[in-house]
Amino acid sequence: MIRIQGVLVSPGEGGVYGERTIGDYRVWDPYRSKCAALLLLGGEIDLTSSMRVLYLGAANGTTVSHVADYVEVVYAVEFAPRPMQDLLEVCRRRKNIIPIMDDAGRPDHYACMVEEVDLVYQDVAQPDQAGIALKNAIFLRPGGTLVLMLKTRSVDIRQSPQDVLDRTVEVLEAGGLSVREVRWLEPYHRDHAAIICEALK
Ligand SMILES: C[S@@+](CC[C@H](N)C(=O)[O-])C[C@H]1O[C@@H](n2cnc3c(N)ncnc32)[C@H](O)[C@@H]1O
Repeated sequence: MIRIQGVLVSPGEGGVYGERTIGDYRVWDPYRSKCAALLLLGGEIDLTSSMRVLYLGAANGTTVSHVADYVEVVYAVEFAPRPMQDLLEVCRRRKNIIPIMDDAGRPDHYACMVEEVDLVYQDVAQPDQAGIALKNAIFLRPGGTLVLMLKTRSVDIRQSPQDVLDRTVEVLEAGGLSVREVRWLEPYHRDHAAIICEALK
């Protein structure tokens, strides 16, 4: 990943959310993007030019746009109409983003549109985040990576964030994923953790 003057950037043209630019690079804001936070905190995920990514919870395309600056193609799933309108604007300038308006909990709806991918990235703030991730793991190539951005408060506000994280890791492993790394995203995102998993080879 590229850093300039100590900040994370992506090599794309055209601002998307009022971000700063340095030359031809867009500054990738860790307070706006959990993916940037994970990378700045030392999380080990690849984003390279030959990669295909399935992105669940695309919202208005803030993080999707940066990911698309690095990879070959991003299948971007979002079910809410308003952010999807903004995402479509982002897609006009970035032809390697395929927008899919659907429920990430129903991968059977978009299976016909999505190829095998190297990375599933999920940021959906739903009670059943682990279940949604496992359903979408069917798109992963053998040995591919799944990153679940866990919003613990969306799962259960009464349990401690650590208990929610531990339980989520258990569910993912019982579902056949191997959890490689877990990282809290403070100070950028409170009570959020990134869970990085690998599919079986
Ligand atoms: C926290 S926001 C995502 C922010 C975005 N990942 C970014 O960094 O730019 C969560 C998004 O997930 C979407 N979402 C939640 N549940 C979903 C589901 N089941 N299927 C598709 N999108 C979903 C919401 O509409 C919202 O736009």
